Amino acid sequence: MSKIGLFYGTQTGYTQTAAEMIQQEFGGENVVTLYDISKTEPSDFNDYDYIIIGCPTWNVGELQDDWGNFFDRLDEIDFTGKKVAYFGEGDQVGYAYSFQDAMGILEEKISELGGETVGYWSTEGYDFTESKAVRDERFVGLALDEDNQSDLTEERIKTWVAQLKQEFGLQTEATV
Ligand SMILES: Cc1cc2nc3c(=O)[nH]c(=O)nc-3n(C[C@H](O)[C@H](O)[C@H](O)COP(=O)(O)O)c2cc1C
Repeated sequence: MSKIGLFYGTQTGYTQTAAEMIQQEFGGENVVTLYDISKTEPSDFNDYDYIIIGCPTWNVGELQDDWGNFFDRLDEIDFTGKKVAYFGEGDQVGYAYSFQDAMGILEEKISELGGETVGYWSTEGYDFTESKAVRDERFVGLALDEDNQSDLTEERIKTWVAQLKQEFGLQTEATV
């Protein structure tokens, strides 16, 4: 059983590609198991104390469809004692007033259900106007933008995963 469960939804594939890169960076499937949220049951979350949530923003400030369908079922999950990190795909130029909103919507909900947020990320290097994913001038998780900054994705993932290894407290384990 891997230590970390990564739950993602995607419409056009970018979030899945990022999920696979994050899995690789952690050391592969022995460390991180990937779950497509369209094929996931709430009970799948019970196996993990370390969780990563991946969701792109769609339709101007909305969750990706499969996350939208799953949203009410989050209430069935007890996130108490779980550390939860978030990443999103978005378009800061085309949707500057709702950049990465989905990440913020999910973080707010899961925090209410007891999850402890880790993996905050600086807004430096982005150019947008409004985002529900910003709290205290930081993103609640890793903001990726394939539409405008795809050249930065690999480096951002490497930096964020190194940060998460520390914040999850897994950096000393041989498997990581
Ligand atoms: C109709 C439409 C609406 C979108 N709305 C937003 C938005 O409100 N905020 C945002 O940051 N990105 C928005 N995006 C950009 C997507 O999030 C981006 O293309 C992302 O890479 C898609 O990820 P996926 O391939 O995993 O589905 C939108 C894209 C489209 C086509």
